[in-house]
Amino acid sequence: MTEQAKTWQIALIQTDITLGDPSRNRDYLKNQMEIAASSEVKPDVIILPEMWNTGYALDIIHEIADPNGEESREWIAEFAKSHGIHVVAGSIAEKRDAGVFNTMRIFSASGEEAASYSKIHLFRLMEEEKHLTSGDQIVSFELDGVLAGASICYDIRFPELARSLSLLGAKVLFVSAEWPHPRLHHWRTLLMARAIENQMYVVACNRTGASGKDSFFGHSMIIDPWGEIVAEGGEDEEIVTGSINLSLVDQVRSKIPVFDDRRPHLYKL
Ligand SMILES: NC(=O)CCC(=O)C(=O)O
Repeated sequence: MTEQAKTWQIALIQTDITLGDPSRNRDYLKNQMEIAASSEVKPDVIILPEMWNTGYALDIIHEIADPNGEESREWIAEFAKSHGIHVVAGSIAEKRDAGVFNTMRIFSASGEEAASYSKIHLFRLMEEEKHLTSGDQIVSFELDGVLAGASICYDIRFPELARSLSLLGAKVLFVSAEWPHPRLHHWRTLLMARAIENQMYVVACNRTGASGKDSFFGHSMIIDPWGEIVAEGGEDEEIVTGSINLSLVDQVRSKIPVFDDRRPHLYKL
């Protein structure tokens, strides 16, 4: 299939997360992914929320984070391969020698790990910077020959990241999040802005439920490169689905040639 004709059916697993209980979260999520995989219209891509293994159990994060992400990598790669589905595996708390990272891993439908991205902007309002180590790389990856970019939650407040990824050629921005009330307006507006300004699809999966003082509103979204909402979840747990047509990216980019009209020598970044 040429890229021009390519469409992806997407399933966003918008779930609650149990604080500090990786094995319960794994089992629950596995079950949700099985349900998504067996739906009438089989997804090409499944995406999960942020820090789904532990939630923001930051006080004990060094004890419960997945060492090198190994346990999670093993079962997700196996899931991707056995179902023939790409998995943008949200993010997990992952323990390495340098500290605990908030890391997204991406698996192709053959079960290969396509890329991994560790959150580069740590969110002070939830004290990430006190407990986590930030990543130091922007990450793009290819699925079915389509270039996509990785981002995690607070990252969407930094237009430089999505712009850098779109300049690399990314046509889809995947976002995994634990984004709480009362900032629903910011979430929706920022996601829409990233889609419109970069003329790319934005596929964003947020969790539901409550944890400590935070309550998470879901509203996972798929937004097309023209800024139209393809799908949006409510506030409760659900599997949000929608289809994206990658040829729309080129159509929008040729209708309003933003990338040709940029004046980078005038910008101070
Ligand atoms: N987990 C996060 O990065 C939350 C970001 C957030 O809530 C925001 O307002 O930004």
